[in-house]
Order: sequence, then C-alpha cells, then structure tokens
Amino acid sequence: MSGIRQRAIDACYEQALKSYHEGGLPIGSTLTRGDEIIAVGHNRRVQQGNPILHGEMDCLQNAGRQTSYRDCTLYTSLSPCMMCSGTIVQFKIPHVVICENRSHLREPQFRRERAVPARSWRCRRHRRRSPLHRIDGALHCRERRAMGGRHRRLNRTRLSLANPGAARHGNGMIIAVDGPTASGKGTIARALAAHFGLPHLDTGLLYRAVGRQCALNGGNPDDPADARAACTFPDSLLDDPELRSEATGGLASRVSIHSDVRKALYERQRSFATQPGGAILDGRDIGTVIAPEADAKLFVTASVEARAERRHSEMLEQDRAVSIEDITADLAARDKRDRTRKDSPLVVAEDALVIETSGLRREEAIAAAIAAVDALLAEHR
Ligand SMILES: Nc1ncnc2c1ncn2[C@@H]1O[C@H](COP(=O)(O)OP(=O)(O)OP(=O)(O)O)[C@@H](O)[C@H]1O
Ligand SMILES: Nc1ccn([C@@H]2O[C@H](COP(=O)(O)O)[C@@H](O)[C@H]2O)c(=O)n1
Repeated sequence: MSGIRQRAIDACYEQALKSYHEGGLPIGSTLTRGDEIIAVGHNRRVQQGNPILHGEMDCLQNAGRQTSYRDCTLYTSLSPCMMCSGTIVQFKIPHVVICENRSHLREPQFRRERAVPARSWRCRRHRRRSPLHRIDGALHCRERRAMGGRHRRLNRTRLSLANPGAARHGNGMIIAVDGPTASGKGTIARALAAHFGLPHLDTGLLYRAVGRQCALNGGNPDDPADARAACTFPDSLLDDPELRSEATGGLASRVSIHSDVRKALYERQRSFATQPGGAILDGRDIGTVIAPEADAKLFVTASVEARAERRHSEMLEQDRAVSIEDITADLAARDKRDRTRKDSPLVVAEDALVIETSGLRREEAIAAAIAAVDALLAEHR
C-alpha cells in the first residue's frame, strides 16, 4: 500500500480509537491531498450531543474551507451515511476510501449513482469486481481485507451506541437482563458485556451481600428491620466466596422481599445503569424498575428441571454433595418468592425479548442473546 494511503488509514483508526476512549462511536476520518494529510476528525455525536458531527463531517470541518476538493481523498473508517455521502457529492470529492463496510453498509446505492462515476471499481491486481467497495476501487482487494479487520473489530464494540437511547444517557446504552435463578442470565450478561464493551453488574450479588450480612449480624432475614440494617455491608463483603453459595442465595431471596432493602439498593444499581458509556445489569427487576428505559431488555429463562440440572453439575464440580431433589425444591421456593413478592416481582417486561435456554448450549444461548440485542437496537435506529 502506498505511504500516504497507509498513513491516512492509520490516522482513521487512531481517530476512531480516540472516539472510543472518549465513550463515543469509533469512527474516524482523514482528508488527504497528494502526500499530505490535510485534516483528521472523528465522530463526536455522543460526546457533544451533536447529531450531525459524524467522523467525515468533523474531518471536513477541521480542514476548513478548501478552494477545491478535486485533488483530495477522503478516508473513513466506516461506510458513509446519506448525509456524509451528500456532502462528498456536494464538495465534489472524487475519491473515498472506506476502511470497512461490513459492520454497517450505508447508502451504497446513493453513492453508486451519484458519487464517483468515472472510477474503475476493479481490484487493480486481481481485476476482481467488488460491489461493496465501489468507491475504494483503487485498493488491492487483499489490502482492503487487511485494513478492514481492525476497523471492523473496533466498530463492533461500540456501533450500538448509535441508537437514540445512547444519547439519553450521555454516551452509552443500557442492556437489562432479567430471569429466574440459574437460567443462565449471568453467563449471557457477562458475554454481552464482553461483546459490546460494557461494564456489567450482577445485582443478585448485592442482595446476596445483604443476606450474608444479616446472617453475620445474627439477624432474621424475614424481619424487615434486621434486613434493612444489613444493607450497610462493607464493599469487601462482595468478594466473599460464601456469597455464591446456595444457602446465601436463599437468604438473599428472603431479604429481597422487603421494600426497605430494595430502596436501599436502588441508587447503587441506578447509578451503575446510567453511568456514561452505558452498562449491562442482570437481576430480577432491571428492565421493569432499575432501568425501565433500557435500550435492550432480555428475559432469560429455562425449565426448573434444566436449571436444577445446571446447578447440580455446578455443585458436583465444587465437590458439594446435594441431591437434585433438594436443589429443585429450593429453586421452586425461590422462584415463588421472587415472582409473588409485592415490591418489584420477577415479571417479563412488556418490551423484553424472552430467551428460553433449556435446550440451548451456553454458546447457543449467548449467540441468541447477541442476535436479540442486535435486533432490538436495530429497531431503535
Ligand atoms: N445454556 C446453558 N446450558 C448449560 N449450562 C448453562 C447454560 N447457561 C448457563 N449454564 C450454567 O448454569 C449455571 C448457572 O448459570 P448462571 O450463573 O449464568 O445463571 P444465573 O441465572 O445468573 O444464576 P443466579 O441467579 O444464581 O445468578 C452455571 O454453571 C452456568 O455455567
Ligand atoms: N435484581 C435482583 C437481583 C436479585 N434479587 C434477589 O436476590 C436473590 C439472589 O439473586 P441471584 O441472581 O444471585 O440468584 C434472588 O433469588 C432474588 O430474590 C432480586 O430480588 N432482585
């Protein structure tokens, strides 16, 4: 790849990364003339709350007024939208290099019809036609594939920030994952967090800490005052391995019916959900109470038998001898308590997508969840 082209593509990537670190959409742009980079820019829609500050627009603004763009090339890390394509046509910019367009292919027909009709669209070396890359036809197809990879990886981490819900919270989206115990919601929430690059909070852990603290205080988890007093647990308790035990799960389910406990834990969960950059939370009432405005809501469920089986295997792995009958009875009791309590019961939020994981392996359940979130976000766009 020629020197200027490589430098321009690298600059696009650096700009996209800069935006990513600012909590924005990872889209960068570079304007070149001959061997010179005239300007760079990145998408600042989220950072500035400015709906038209796309990467290409920011770059052109940074370049200032140019007498002519006829000898310029605009590089952009992602396929330009209708607005940016219109600007490219308006400014008569003859060459556009799109670093990757598989994550988000936008306005190809518009550009095909209007943008740069006189160019050859074949890979110079392979003479291969590439319909998706009509305006970066000057690149060798292997070069395109190589540069596309890293841009694509970056884009996939944050593209979902483009939805309107993201703007509501400054610069992020909220994903709510609810469901009964051992349904696999934690497994799914952690995988979604890694996929979308979001921080994750397992809210069950907070209720478990209250249950555990109540026991440490010698209190009665069914007594509202004892349960309330346990809400001031030290943060270090969250690292206590005992929190993960079934016994503590049972205590958590008992303290969680008290309204004062739910009120005491609300603010902590709410500020996590609304932090800049977005968040993913799993629990029982995330989509209904903690973040009813969440951009994507999933309700993960599975039959009692499948859940008991999973919990049983988990315990066998930890060398804990518990009968499957006992586990089933405990799950059923917790389900009933969670579903029938007055304050914030476990229900499917109206706008949630239900994922039934009984017949799905972990990877299949995760793939279904990612597809469901993508579909929900696409509805918002
Ligand atoms: N689709 C699946 N198939 C088989 N096992 C699964 C699946 N999803 C999760 N598991 C396993 O089931 C167990 C419970 O999963 P996980 O902890 O994600 O559930 P949870 O709903 O978050 O539970 P809790 O309410 O206790 O926090 C774990 O051992 C996990 O590895
Ligand atoms: N948002 C939440 C989360 C949990 N609970 C209660 O805590 C118990 C333990 O939760 P796990 O997810 O770790 O199993 C659970 O049984 C609920 O009673 C809650 O009420 N709200």
